[in-house]
This record gives sequence, structure tokens and C-alpha cells, in this order.
Amino acid sequence: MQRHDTKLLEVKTGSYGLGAFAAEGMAVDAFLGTYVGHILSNNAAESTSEILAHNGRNYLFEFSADAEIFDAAQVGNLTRYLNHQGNGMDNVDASSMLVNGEHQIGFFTKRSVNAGEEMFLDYGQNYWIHHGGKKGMRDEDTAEDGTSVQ
Ligand SMILES: C[S@@+](CC[C@H](N)C(=O)[O-])C[C@H]1O[C@@H](n2cnc3c(N)ncnc32)[C@H](O)[C@@H]1O
Repeated sequence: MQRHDTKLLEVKTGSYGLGAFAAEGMAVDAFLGTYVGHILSNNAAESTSEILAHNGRNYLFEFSADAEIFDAAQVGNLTRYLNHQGNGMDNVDASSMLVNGEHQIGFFTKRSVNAGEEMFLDYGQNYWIHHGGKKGMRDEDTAEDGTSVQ
């Protein structure tokens, strides 16, 4: 993460709108990039989520350990196109790490992947029940590992 030595992703039509795909074969624990976005307050995230509920695309990411909400709608990198897959079918994990004194959220492969595979993250167990896939996530929506993304 310090060297920002990321594996290559490409964005194209995926399982749900656009998706992020492996542009090369990757081993387990390969670094895909950090989540980049504006940091929002809870209130701002709430109103952003309401707006995004109408266009169906939501790039908010909350990692409960950091209690910061990132919005990658205006700025961001290819990791914002990671779609959701639950039930252990995801092949990407998020980890919060201290890099050069800053908290950063990094995405890593959970297993080896082949070039061309779509990359999926588990957004969190209650996200789809509570928000129908369109609104921002709160603490109670985090996955068992503390990750919550949309
Ligand atoms: C972070 S964006 C992912 C990129 C998005 N597919 C796009 O085209 O920009 C999250 C949004 O993708 C869609 N999405 C992701 N995973 C999904 C899934 N498993 N089922 C339905 N929609 C999904 C939802 O609209 C969600 O708000």
C-alpha cells in the first residue's frame, strides 16, 4: 500500500451495471487499490444517499473501525466499481491500515483470481434488507469483518 503497487483492474459492463474485472491473474492477498473519495459527515452521507437512491448508483463506503464515510461519486478510482456478492462468493476483502500516518482502506484479493474474472466485495449482511441496495450504510449494516460498502 505504501508503494501503491496495485494490480490492474478494468471497468466494463458487469453483473450489476458497471463492474471491476481483473485485467491480469492475481494471487491471494494481491493489492487492488485504496478507496478514494470525499469524506462525508453522517448528515451529508444521509442526504447524499437519498439523492443516490433515485439514480441507483451509490459510491458511499463506510468502514466502521474508522467511522468515516467516503463518497467516491465525484472522485475515485476503479475500486468504486466493485459490485456486491454475498454468501462467501466475494473475492475481495477490505482492510483498514495506517499508511504514512493516515488511515487508508485497501482492497485485497481473498483468493487467487484469473484474468477476466469480475471482482466482488461483500457490502455487508444487512445492506440489501434495510436499504434495497440504494441507500447509504450505517454501522449496523457492517459485515462481520467490519466492512460496509455500497
Ligand atoms: C459501488 S457501486 C458499484 C458499481 C456500479 N455497478 C456502477 O455501475 O457504477 C454500487 C451500486 O452497484 C449496484 N450493485 C452492486 N452490486 C449489486 C448487486 N449484487 N445487486 C444489485 N445491484 C448491485 C447497486 O446499484 C449499488 O448501489
